[in-house]
This record gives sequence, C-alpha cells and structure tokens, in this order.
Amino acid sequence: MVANKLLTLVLIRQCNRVLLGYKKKGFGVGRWNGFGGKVEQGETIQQAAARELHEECGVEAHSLEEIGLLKFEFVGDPQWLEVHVFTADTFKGEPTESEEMRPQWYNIHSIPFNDMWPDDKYWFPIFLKGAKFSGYFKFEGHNNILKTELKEVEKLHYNDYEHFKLNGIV
Ligand SMILES: COc1nc(N)nc2c1ncn2[C@H]1C[C@H](O)[C@@H](COP(=O)(O)OP(=O)(O)OP(=O)(O)O)O1
Repeated sequence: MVANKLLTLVLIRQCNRVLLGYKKKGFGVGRWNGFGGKVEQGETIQQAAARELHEECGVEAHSLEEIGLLKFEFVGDPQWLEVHVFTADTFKGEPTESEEMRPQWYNIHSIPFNDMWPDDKYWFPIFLKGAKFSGYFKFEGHNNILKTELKEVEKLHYNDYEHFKLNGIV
C-alpha cells in the first residue's frame, strides 16, 4: 500500500471575497486555486499550510482553521492525494505575485469554477457557508471526475475514507 501524499490548501475569506491564486506552473497549472503544497518532513500540516501560503502569495495568516479533508484518486496512480483545507479571515501583508501563483480577490458570487479544478464546484458551497466537509473524488485525467463522495461534517475525522471503503464507495 502506498502512503497518501499530504498536501495543504488555504483559502483566505473576508466577507464577500475569497483570495485565489492563478497557478503559473506545476500541478494544476492554468487553474485558480487556494494556496498550498506538500507537507515537508518535520513540519505539522498546519505549519506547512502557513509556510506555503507565505511562499506563494507573501501573506501570513493570523489563525488557520482546518475546514476540509479531501482525498483524490487518479486512475492509474496508486498514490492518493490527501489535501487538508484551511481557512483564515485575517492576515498580515499584501497579497503579492510569486513564481508559482498570481493572487486575485474574487467575489463569492463570481468564483471562476470553469477555470478551477472540477471538484471545487462541489465543496466550495460548503466552505462558503462556513461549514466543514470531507470528500473523495476519483479522477480520470485532470478534467474528468468518475466518482464523488462528499459530506458536510461537524468535525473532521482523518479516517473518513475507512467509512467510504466500508460503504463500498472506493
Ligand atoms: C485534484 O483536485 C484538486 N483540487 C483542488 N482544489 N486542489 C488540489 C487538487 N489536487 C491538488 N490540489 C492542491 C493541493 C496543493 O495546494 C496544490 C498542489 O501543490 P503542489 O504540487 O504545487 O505542491 P508544491 O509543494 O508547491 O510543489 P512543488 O514543490 O513541486 O512546487 O494543489
């Protein structure tokens, strides 16, 4: 069994706007997304989220709250992605373009879903209403979702995929 690849994703939300970044290179190039990346050895998931946010758009979040856990399977790849989603409403610094991302504020009613990962249109509404979520998406390539399992949760449980397995979903 291959261990999941641990990743973070941070969405800064202030009232009616969300800070997204246009991915200039690497995984997800050409798409708008939150800020994040791989968890490195020796750091907690939350530390990784704060580090990636700062590296990719130059801001420091005051307090990151973990709001989502997403598992992604890509057909033909035995390694799943495990993305820990965080949010914050206050931060220090001015969002600034980096080598990897070009930040831009979006009104919550004009989120550019057509230029984002296709899973986002499913879980963003839960995020935008201030709730937590847990999900599994099976992709074929980077554009086609074959299977979706998503639920709103009170509390995040890191072994929700066990629930999906038991229920014959994965
Ligand atoms: C498959 O669906 C996805 N949807 C969304 N919304 N976000 C995703 C999806 N898969 C991955 N992500 C996020 C998770 C991370 O925030 C980034 C990917 O991080 P990256 O591979 O660029 O990580 P880095 O550490 O920055 O990588 P390098 O060291 O190679 O630059 O996308």
